[in-house]
Amino acid sequence: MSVVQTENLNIAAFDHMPSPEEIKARVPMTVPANAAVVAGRKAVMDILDRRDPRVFVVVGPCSIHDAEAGLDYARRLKKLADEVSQTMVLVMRVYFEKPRTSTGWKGFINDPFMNDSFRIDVGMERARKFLLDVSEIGLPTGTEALDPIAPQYYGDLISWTAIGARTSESQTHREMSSGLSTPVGFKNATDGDLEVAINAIISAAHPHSFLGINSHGVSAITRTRGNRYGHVVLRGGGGRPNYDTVSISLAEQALTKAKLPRNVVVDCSHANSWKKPEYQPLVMKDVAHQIREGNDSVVGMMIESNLVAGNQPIPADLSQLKYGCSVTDACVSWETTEEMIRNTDAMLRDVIGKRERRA
Ligand SMILES: O=C[C@H](O)[C@H](O)COP(=O)(O)O
Ligand SMILES: C=C(OP(=O)(O)O)C(=O)O
Repeated sequence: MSVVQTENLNIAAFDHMPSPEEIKARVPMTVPANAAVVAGRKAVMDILDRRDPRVFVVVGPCSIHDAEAGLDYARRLKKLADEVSQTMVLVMRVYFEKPRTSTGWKGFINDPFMNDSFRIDVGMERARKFLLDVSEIGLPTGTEALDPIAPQYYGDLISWTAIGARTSESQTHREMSSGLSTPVGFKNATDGDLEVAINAIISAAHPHSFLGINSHGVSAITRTRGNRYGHVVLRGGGGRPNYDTVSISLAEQALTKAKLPRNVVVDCSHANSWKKPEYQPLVMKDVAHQIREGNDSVVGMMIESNLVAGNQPIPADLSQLKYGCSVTDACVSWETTEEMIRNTDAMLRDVIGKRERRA
C-alpha cells in the first residue's frame, strides 16, 4: 500500500513572496517619514495617557485602490491637519486589507490590479511605498491589521492600528496586537457586542508566544511584550448605533469594571451611520457635543471619507473608474470632510483649551 497524499489537497500553488527585509530594501524608511510616524504614535499615546488634551481622528478612504488619488487626498488632509492641530490630531486612514462579510475585493495588497491576479508581492511593495509617501507628506497613518504576517512588511510606517469587528474575538489578532508597536483600537463585534473588544484589550496587554515570521520571512516563535495601548472602538452593530450617551456610558462602565483606562473611540461610519455616509456628520457632531458637555472618555473618532462622495462597483474596464471614489464602503466627500473637521474644531476649542489650562 502506498501513502496517499493528505496535505495541500486544496492548495493550487505556493508562489514566491519576497521577505519583509527584501520589500523594505526596495522601499526603505526615510528620516522625514520616520519622524512623522514617531510623532504620530507619540501624539496618540499621549492622548490615550491623558498627557495631550486633544482627540485623534482617523480619517480617510474606506480603502486605498489608486495611489495617485490617495496622495491627492493626503496632501489636502495635511493642510487640514495643520489648521486644526490645536484640537485634533488627524491620522490618515490608509486601509489596504478589507475583511469581507462574504466575498469581494480584499484590498490593495491582496489584489493591487483589481483583476483577480492577486499579486500580493506587488501589492505589498506598493502599499509600503504609499505609506512611505503619506508619511513623507507629514501625516501619521492608521490601518486595519487583518493578515497576521503583513505588519512585518509595513508596521514601521503605521501610527495607529485597528482590529476590525470581524476579528476582535480572534486569538490570532489579539496575539498579533500584543506585539504591535502602535496603539490598537479593537472594534465591538458586528452584532454590537462590546465584551469581545474588552477581552481583546486584556488579552493584547499580556505577553504571548505564537507562530509568526521574522524579517527574513522565516517561521519564528514570536514572543511579544504585550501592548498597553489597547482601547475600544464603538462602531455600532446588531441593528443599532452605539455612539449615544447611554452606549458610551455603558462602555465606560465596562472598561472600569475590567480595570482598563476609560478610552473610547467612536467610528462615525459603519453601523453608527447605518452605512449611509450622509449620517457621518451627524454622528461626529453628536459626539463632539458630548465632549463639550464634559465627556472625557472619548479620545478619538473615525470617518470614512474620500475625494468624491459615495462608492462605485469595480468595473471590468478599470479605465471607467471614477477618480477619488471608494470601491468599498460609501464615503463622505472631501468638502463634507473639511466641514466636519472644521465644525468639530470649532466645537472643541473651548473644552480642549480648558483641559490644557488645567494640566
Ligand atoms: O469597511 C469596510 C466594510 O464594511 C467591510 O470590509 C465589510 O464589507 P462587506 O460587507 O461589503 O463585505
Ligand atoms: C471593516 C471595517 O470596519 P468594521 O470592522 O467596523 O466593519 C473598516 O473600517 O474598514
